[in-house]
Amino acid sequence: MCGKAFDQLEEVVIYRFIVPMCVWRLQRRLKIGMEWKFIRAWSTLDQLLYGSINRKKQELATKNFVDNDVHKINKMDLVTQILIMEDEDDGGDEKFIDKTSNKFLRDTAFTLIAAGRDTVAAALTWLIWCVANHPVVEKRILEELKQVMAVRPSSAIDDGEEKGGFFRNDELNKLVYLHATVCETLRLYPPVPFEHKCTVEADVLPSGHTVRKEERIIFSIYAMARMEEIWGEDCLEFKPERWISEKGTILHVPSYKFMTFLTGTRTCLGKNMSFTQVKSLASALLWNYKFELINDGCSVKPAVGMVLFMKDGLKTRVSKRDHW
Ligand code: HEM
Repeated sequence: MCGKAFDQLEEVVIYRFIVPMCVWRLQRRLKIGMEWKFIRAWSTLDQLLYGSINRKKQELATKNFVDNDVHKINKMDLVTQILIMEDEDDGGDEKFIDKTSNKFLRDTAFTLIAAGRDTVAAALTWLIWCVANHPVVEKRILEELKQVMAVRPSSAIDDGEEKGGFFRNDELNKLVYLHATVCETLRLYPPVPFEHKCTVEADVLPSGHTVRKEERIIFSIYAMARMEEIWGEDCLEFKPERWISEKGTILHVPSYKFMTFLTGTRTCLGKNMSFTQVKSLASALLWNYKFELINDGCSVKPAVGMVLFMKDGLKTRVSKRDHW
């Protein structure tokens, strides 16, 4: 129900890009059409988010937070972390749980779910597809993972870490080729395929185009990844190597060129978190399973939307790897 409500919100945001502002504003006022859908979706999400926040506040009100609990903050859920931070800002007032407004918590939770839910899922889906389509890339990733596994301390193996096939943060940092593969996937298949900005004043863009005050500019990050003048003649090729320097380290590419997370003051706040999530899941999935694409005659195409999903999903045959 919650997932459907998020999908509906995304649908309405696309609709607002297409129809004139006066039309959707009127629909909102009259509570009709797509705008009625928007109101209902918000009400579903509000029930879920406010319900969770109230339950968490009640639970925390019965606990007595002492200084030693703060060091456990990494293991806490989002609402608790925000409440603790608010408390610290206030010099440790015991009434912190009541004071943090539910609306603030609702908005924060919504932003993080909306920004991080589908984007990471879409990135991972395209990555699995790209790797399955490029056996040489898959082989190099597996070799890199094998090297990391080979130097894992035996204590970690005894603890059962190896059996789960998950890679720790320090191990993920060593995976240069996987990092490059993630960058290349995010370049060619940016989970947020287009963006819009609005001018504050009339101006002339570096391209020479003039823009009026309060003019809306929509630009395609997906198309920019396929422009020779930005990425060179091989811009259409899937080449993780373009991200690796001669010394074998990750090349720094400025964010105004690699625009997947945008650039400037409104850069994605979850950029690092996204890399960690995608690398952590991709390494565990590729290490443990083989993904073979099912050729059912349907070619994989991007769907039109706020988030770049595959039009008909990704069909794969998954088998457990047993050779490691
Ligand atoms: C591969 C995954 C992701 C991609 C490609 C991505 C991309 C973007 C882009 C393009 C924007 C700019 C939106 C705009 O200004 O119109 C943005 C903003 C944002 N993202 Fe991400 N994002 C990803 C994952 C995440 C995750 C996991 C989180 C946190 C849980 C997150 C949190 C945010 C937030 C809070 C903003 C708003 C920043 C602001 O307006 O100042 N993102 N993201």
